[in-house]
Formats: sequence, structure tokens, C-alpha cells
Amino acid sequence: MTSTMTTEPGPAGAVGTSVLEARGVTMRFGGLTAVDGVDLTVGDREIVGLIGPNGAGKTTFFNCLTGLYVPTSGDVRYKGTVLPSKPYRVTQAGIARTFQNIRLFANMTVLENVMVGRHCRTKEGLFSAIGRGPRYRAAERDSRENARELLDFLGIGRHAGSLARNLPYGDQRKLEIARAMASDPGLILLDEPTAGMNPQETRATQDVVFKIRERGLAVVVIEHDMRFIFGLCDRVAVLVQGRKLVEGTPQVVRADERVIAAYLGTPYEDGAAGAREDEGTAS
Ligand SMILES: Nc1ncnc2c1ncn2[C@@H]1O[C@H](COP(=O)(O)OP(=O)(O)OP(=O)(O)O)[C@@H](O)[C@H]1O
Repeated sequence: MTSTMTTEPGPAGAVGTSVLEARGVTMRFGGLTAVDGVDLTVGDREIVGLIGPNGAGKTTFFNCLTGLYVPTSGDVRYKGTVLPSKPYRVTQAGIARTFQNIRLFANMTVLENVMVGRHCRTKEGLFSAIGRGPRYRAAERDSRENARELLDFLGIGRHAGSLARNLPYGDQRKLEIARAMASDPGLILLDEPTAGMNPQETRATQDVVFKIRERGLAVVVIEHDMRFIFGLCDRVAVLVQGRKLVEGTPQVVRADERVIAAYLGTPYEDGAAGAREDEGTAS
């Protein structure tokens, strides 16, 4: 990993030192261009929202950032270094993510799920693991302590010994975040972290994301819940049909007529009905 890069302030004036720079990212599936020349810069400790209608290309863009897809063209740099094209290597480089559809090891405990997320930071090899020598035991102890701290941080420490499949839905989403954070990332990508949550859980998730930033991480978050996005993000980028339509502060984005026409449907006013936040979805 190299040092962070200094960039010009972005459209919202929020970017000083960048951790992520995506340039001209394009992803085609046969004749369909799911992501079309998208640029995105994420600053140190910045919280960036990625919004847009269903099928706009948001998750595909995340997949291009995390090595799940190799973009048809464009490049992605993390702290100045072009990212490798394998998800495991991207995680090692410092980018972690959660998934829209929760992906936990259902029959492992909550604690074990987080310890799995730490695996890319442990140096113990196969023989050490088979022999369970002192170095292996020390690494496992560190991993366990780290996992416990993260579970407490996410407020689900009391469930450490439960099977993941027995957790309430909202807590499963928190567990996904804990597992992603176990890889010690500098940037975390959250794909619809409040999907299926009630308003109280959604507000709690907003606080969690602020606390993640306080720990020194940058965050990119995909969400359909506009109240969540506009109350949380320093900057918001809007994708429509694979292209970035608008990017700016929440104030700029929610007042933009193109965004209203293509996505929001009616002008967004915080606390007012109309802009889908009541339904919790804007697509
Ligand atoms: N592996 C794939 N093969 C072919 N087409 C794909 C593939 N993945 C995504 N697509 C298509 O790319 C487009 C963008 O999909 P994507 O899931 O990225 O949108 P999205 O903005 O995340 O939508 P949503 O808000 O519904 O999750 C869609 O038309 C989708 O059908």
C-alpha cells in the first residue's frame, strides 16, 4: 500500500485526501452497459452515498470496486495503488464490503463469523493451523479479542455465542458490518445496510456509520432510503442507467431537477411525505 493521494476538492468540496479513485469505470454484460464511464473519488473519512433507481448499476459498480467483476474499462485506485482483480486481494488492500443479500455462515456462531472476516490479516499458514502451535493459538486469541470488540462496537456482543441464523434480521446486518470491519479496512462499502429494518433500526444504523467514520474509515453506502442518505452523507452521487447523473452535497442533490425527474419523483423535504422515505424505498 502506498500513501494517500492529495486531490482537488470534489464538486461538493469535501475531498481533501482521497482513499478511493475510480476513473471511467465501465461494465458491460453482452449488449447491456450496466455501468458507463463512472468516476468517483472518496476522501479520507468521507461518507459518500450512491443512489439511483433499481437497475441503475449501483451494485455492479460496487462489484467493480471490490474485484468481483473486472471492469470492461476504467481503473480503480485505493490510496494511489491500482487495485488487484481478486476480491480477497482487494480486502487485503483495505476495502471491505457488505452485501445486499446477507451472506453469513448461518451455522457458525456470531463470534466465528467475525473471526472469519479477520482471516486475511492473519499470517498463520496451513501447517501452523494443523499443528495448532503457539503462534497459531496467539493469532486465534488476537482474532477472538478483535471480534469481541467489534461485536460490542456494533452493539451485538451479547449474541457472540449464538448461531448466526438465530439472530434477528437487523442484527444479522450489523454482524455483516462487524465481519467486514474485522479485515481492518480503510474503506467500507455498505450495500443497502438498512434494507428490511424498521425506522428505529435505521436510525441506529446511521449512528453506527458515523461511529465507523470516527474510527478513521471512509464509507460508501448504497441505499434507497432517502432520509437515511440525506441525513448521513457528506456527498451523494446519483446513478441512472449506468451513468452518474449528479454528484454533490445532499442539499444540492435533493434539489436537482434531473434527480427529482429521474428518481425522487417529487422534491424531497426532510420529514415530509412524498419522497419515498415513508415507504423506505425510492425505486
Ligand atoms: N452478472 C450480470 N449479468 C448480466 N446482467 C447483469 C449482471 N449483474 C447485473 N446485471 C444487470 O445490470 C444492471 C444493473 O444492475 P445492478 O444490480 O447493478 O443495479 P442496482 O442499481 O444495484 O439495482 P438495485 O437498486 O435494484 O439493487 C441491471 O440491468 C442488471 O440486470
